[in-house]
Amino acid sequence: MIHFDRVAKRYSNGFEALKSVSFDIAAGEMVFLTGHSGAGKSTLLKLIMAMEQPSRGQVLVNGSNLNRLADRHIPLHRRQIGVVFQNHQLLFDRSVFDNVALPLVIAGFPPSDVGRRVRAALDKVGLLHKEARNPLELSGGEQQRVGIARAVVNKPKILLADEPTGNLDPELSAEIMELFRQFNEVGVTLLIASHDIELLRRQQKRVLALREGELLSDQVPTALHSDGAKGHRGHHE
Ligand SMILES: Nc1ncnc2c1ncn2[C@@H]1O[C@H](COP(=O)(O)OP(=O)(O)OP(=O)(O)O)[C@@H](O)[C@H]1O
Repeated sequence: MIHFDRVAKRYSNGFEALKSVSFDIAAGEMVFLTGHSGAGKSTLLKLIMAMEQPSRGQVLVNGSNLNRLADRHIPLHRRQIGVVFQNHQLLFDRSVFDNVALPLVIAGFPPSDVGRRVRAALDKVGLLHKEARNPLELSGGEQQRVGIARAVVNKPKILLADEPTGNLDPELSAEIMELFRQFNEVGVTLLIASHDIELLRRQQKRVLALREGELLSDQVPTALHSDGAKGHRGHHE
């Protein structure tokens, strides 16, 4: 579903944020992306969303080579990807319902469909009863769940998350992870960037570890434990 073949990304200032990164994520996998601040996690996610172009190598998403993606096809490409941000980027001038509806309104869904899909998404994250509220009236964990409902409202095949639990305490972080697992169980492919090593260990899922733009390891956390967690132990943010 997501294929990176020797992908490098050099920004216009000459900085090489990714250096020959290769990996494959199959449809229906749930994978974590970790690494210290500046390791290239956000850059990698931006390449998948076609917000940045690789300077070398190829990125394929759901069979299409993003190097060959015409500009006019970018919106269609992005529609198959839901994105969850650390600071959730909700709009505080409108209700929870309207925040979640936004991607559907932009995509031109008929109003009857919008209502049905928004309520289905809010129901999945347990916030149906708060659809009329302003996001400002919700707790941090609830706001993040609204962000997740917005990311999944048009039923994307792929869900990307950039430090989705960065501002949450461990209990709320676990709840968010449980939600991600539920989406994964119904077939959504997930790639979640997080530098919270403890959280990743508990999930027991595949972890891609970046260091200074290179893919340092690709394994599940138990293996990280037993082989001395190459590049992870003693590695502080
Ligand atoms: N548009 C840009 N122009 C130049 N350099 C950039 C740009 N975006 C990111 N970088 C640099 O590329 C490196 C990787 O950044 P990136 O945001 O991908 O890292 P990250 O692993 O997501 O870190 P963090 O967890 O702090 O967000 C950093 O050194 C950053 O300063």
